[in-house]
Amino acid sequence: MSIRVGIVGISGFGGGEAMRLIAGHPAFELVYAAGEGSAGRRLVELFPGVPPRLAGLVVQKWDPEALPELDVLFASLPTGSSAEGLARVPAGVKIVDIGGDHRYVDGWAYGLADVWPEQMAGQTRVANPGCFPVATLNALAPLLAGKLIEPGNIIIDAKTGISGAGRGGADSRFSYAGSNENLQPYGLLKHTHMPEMATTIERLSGGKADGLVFTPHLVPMTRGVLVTIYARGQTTTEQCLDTARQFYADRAFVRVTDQPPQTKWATGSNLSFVSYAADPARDLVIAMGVVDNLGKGAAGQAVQNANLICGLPETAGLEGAPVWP
Ligand SMILES: NC(=O)C1=CN([C@@H]2O[C@H](COP(=O)(O)OP(=O)(O)OC[C@H]3O[C@@H](n4cnc5c(N)ncnc54)[C@H](OP(=O)(O)O)[C@@H]3O)[C@@H](O)[C@H]2O)C=CC1
Ligand SMILES: CC(=O)N[C@@H](CCC(=O)OP(=O)(O)O)C(=O)O
Repeated sequence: MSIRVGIVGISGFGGGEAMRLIAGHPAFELVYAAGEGSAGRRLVELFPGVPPRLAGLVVQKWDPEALPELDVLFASLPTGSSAEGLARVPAGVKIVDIGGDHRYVDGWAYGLADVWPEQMAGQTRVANPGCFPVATLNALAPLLAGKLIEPGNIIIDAKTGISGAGRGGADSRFSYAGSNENLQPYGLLKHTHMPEMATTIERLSGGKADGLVFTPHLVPMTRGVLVTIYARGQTTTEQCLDTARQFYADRAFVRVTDQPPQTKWATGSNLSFVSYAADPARDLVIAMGVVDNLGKGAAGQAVQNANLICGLPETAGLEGAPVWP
């Protein structure tokens, strides 16, 4: 069976990773690529290592009225740039939006695929979670659903590789000289990912996510997100690990580890690692989560969601092991 897919934003980091995954997918056939500045270029010019059967595909100027026959469209456009165009895509084309325009927007399912896979079946519009939210929420979901922690006053300390900022952008923070041998906090108090994290914490717990704190830091590495989360709860490390192992028992992509996870464990994969340390005497739970920001944080989860909405095994095209070292 061949499912015809397209990618708009293919020249970017998220779109390029989607291209890489689709190139190795057993059912998806890439028939359409689109963008803005890269329009007119062949894929081999953007990605010299692309498989020969895709090399000659020419990037089209993004125009939702000029789509070929498509089953699924992956959108990987700058947040703020996808809503208007995607609203004009014919209803018969399923969409997975990797950007941030449709998270918790009416008519769009929030694609936290490892937590609510059954809710993806039958959807035609899926909003992929952000990279920090998926690392965070996959770690917190078992504890919130199992009432092991309080939903209020959660503190998330996050680290991200530079590719999280995308390929574009002239900001010198993301240049080699600006990022190498350097650590930079940013987005304090008001990062755009806070609303989707708060909403999902409330969905999972049934309580209020008041007092949420989230501080990301840029780290001089290419890929990877690590979140270290502090919460209140009267539980033990073993209870947290057991609860998470049960919660994710049937899930293909979440690994519960008794060692603190490392970003390289996930590189190039759709895996999500979670671990915990808890001290009931201090009413303290530390939850940790790791993803590849371009894998589970973007294109990997987008392909997982596309598999789910197309009725394929959710692991199709995503079974490769991470890159190591
Ligand atoms: N990088 C990451 O780790 C993650 C990114 N995301 C989200 O995914 C989205 C894409 O991010 P990322 O790949 O990093 O960004 P990049 O800057 O690397 O790529 C942006 C892409 O958007 C295209 N584009 C920009 N403006 C237009 C336009 N007006 N019309 C058509 N295409 C356009 C560019 O095409 P062209 O070159 O042809 O102009 C390019 O392919 C963003 O919303 C981002 O927040 C989500 C999770 C993680
Ligand atoms: C390093 C860096 O800048 N990372 C981005 C995260 C990318 C992402 O997930 O963004 P969307 O919500 O727009 O999809 C950020 O902090 O905004």
